[in-house]
Amino acid sequence: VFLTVSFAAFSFSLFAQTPKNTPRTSLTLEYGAHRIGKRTDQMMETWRNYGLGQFIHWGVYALTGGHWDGEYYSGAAEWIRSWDKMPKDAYDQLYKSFDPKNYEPKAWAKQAKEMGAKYMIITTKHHDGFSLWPSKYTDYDVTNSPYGNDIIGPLVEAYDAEGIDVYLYFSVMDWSQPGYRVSLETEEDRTAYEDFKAFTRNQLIELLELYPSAKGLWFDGTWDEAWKEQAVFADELEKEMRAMIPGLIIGSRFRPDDYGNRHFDSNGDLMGDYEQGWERKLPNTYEDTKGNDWDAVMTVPENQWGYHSDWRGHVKSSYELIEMLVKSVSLDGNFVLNFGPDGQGNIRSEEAKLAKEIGDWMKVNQKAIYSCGYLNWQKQDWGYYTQSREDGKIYMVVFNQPLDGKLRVKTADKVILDKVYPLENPGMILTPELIQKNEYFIPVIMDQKWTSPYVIVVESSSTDEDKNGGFQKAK
Ligand SMILES: C[C@@H]1O/C(=N\OC(=O)Nc2ccccc2)[C@@H](O)[C@H](O)[C@@H]1O
Repeated sequence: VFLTVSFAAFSFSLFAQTPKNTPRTSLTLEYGAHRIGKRTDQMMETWRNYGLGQFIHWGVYALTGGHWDGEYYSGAAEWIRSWDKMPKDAYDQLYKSFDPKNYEPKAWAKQAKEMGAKYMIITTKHHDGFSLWPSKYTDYDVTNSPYGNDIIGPLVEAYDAEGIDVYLYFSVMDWSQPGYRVSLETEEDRTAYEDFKAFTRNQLIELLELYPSAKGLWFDGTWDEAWKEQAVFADELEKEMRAMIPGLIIGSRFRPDDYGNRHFDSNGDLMGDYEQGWERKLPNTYEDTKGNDWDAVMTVPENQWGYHSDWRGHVKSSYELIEMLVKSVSLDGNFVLNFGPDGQGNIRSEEAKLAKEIGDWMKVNQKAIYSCGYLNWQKQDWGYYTQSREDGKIYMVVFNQPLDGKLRVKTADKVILDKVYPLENPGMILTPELIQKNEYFIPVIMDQKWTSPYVIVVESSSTDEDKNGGFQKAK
């Protein structure tokens, strides 16, 4: 008996699964997430309701156009300095040719307005360290280029004037700085890195002092081991910056926690105000978002942020980008489309065309985007649902019209459809055909051959199922 029992106990212990929903091991973290759940203040509500943003990657790398000495660089153009065929001293002299005669911040801002962007993220300094603003802390900045003037200031003013909120991209990784380190192996490393940390703080405080209308910072270049050891410094710096601009929005890519984890701390809780991990990719389900706020930043080609004169491989169409935008909003995220102006300050024609096409679609359908988010109805093949956070209206954004002309809709429980109509033609009332409880067919809008996604509005209300199984409107 003893052997049997002990064998049974032994085998059970081998195969026992931890029971479901056991609480995560909660480590005591000093520098992990400082907040569980979404921020609910007004500035974050405004951020959550943007829907569409514009990323701008601009710097001296744009002068190379992804080529050097007649050779094509297949990497991301803003990384060309890291290319073995790019002589580092040659790259580091490029700023002496930076004189963008065609830089017109007001035109950029107008174009972004036409596209329907509600916020814009500008690279104040990318990994190469060239600062596009007059910085007291480095000579490697725009004032020492032939252009000589501040790039960032006029851009902030132009976008503010168009009512587009400005966010400042800042790369912690800075190849130009003597104190920058990938990792801290020696005492010399550590001493040098202390100078680098002070420099980094100085530039960030300087940016917020110079451009106080900025609504947030979009950090990058924080993956190095050296930075991952700076939980204390990063936390103090983040607190200092947040104190300078109340409500400042900072994502998950800035701080490392006590164990060097970014984006999610060692307990799995989100660091910062929103998740910044969706870079050139989107979540597929609401579960993928973990119920957090998030943004997805997207390139037009597969992977070019800075200007590359020769885009190769797949270049996304406005149709694809509109679908990514709608999918992002349908999953409670913002979609940020990247622009890479060339070395003279021109917005390239492909991007101008996309801005126009997306803008034309937004002019007709923006109600399904702005201040909209996730709806817990079953996802259907014809497209995406969004729901207005303001008036609860539901939008069916149709990308794949069924051949039988019927859009299947399966609502959540205890919902009735009061009124269904095309966003573009509220007078055309569509009559749902009841399939079964909570399930309907909505007739598609067949009166024209659709070449771009269209939107159907659903006004619904919740009901309490009455005794005899019928439905009556809730009081
Ligand atoms: C927006 C992009 O951000 C970057 N890098 O992003 C990431 O490293 N993204 C990342 C890395 C690991 C996991 C998830 C996202 C930069 O190197 C690039 O030049 C561009 O500025």
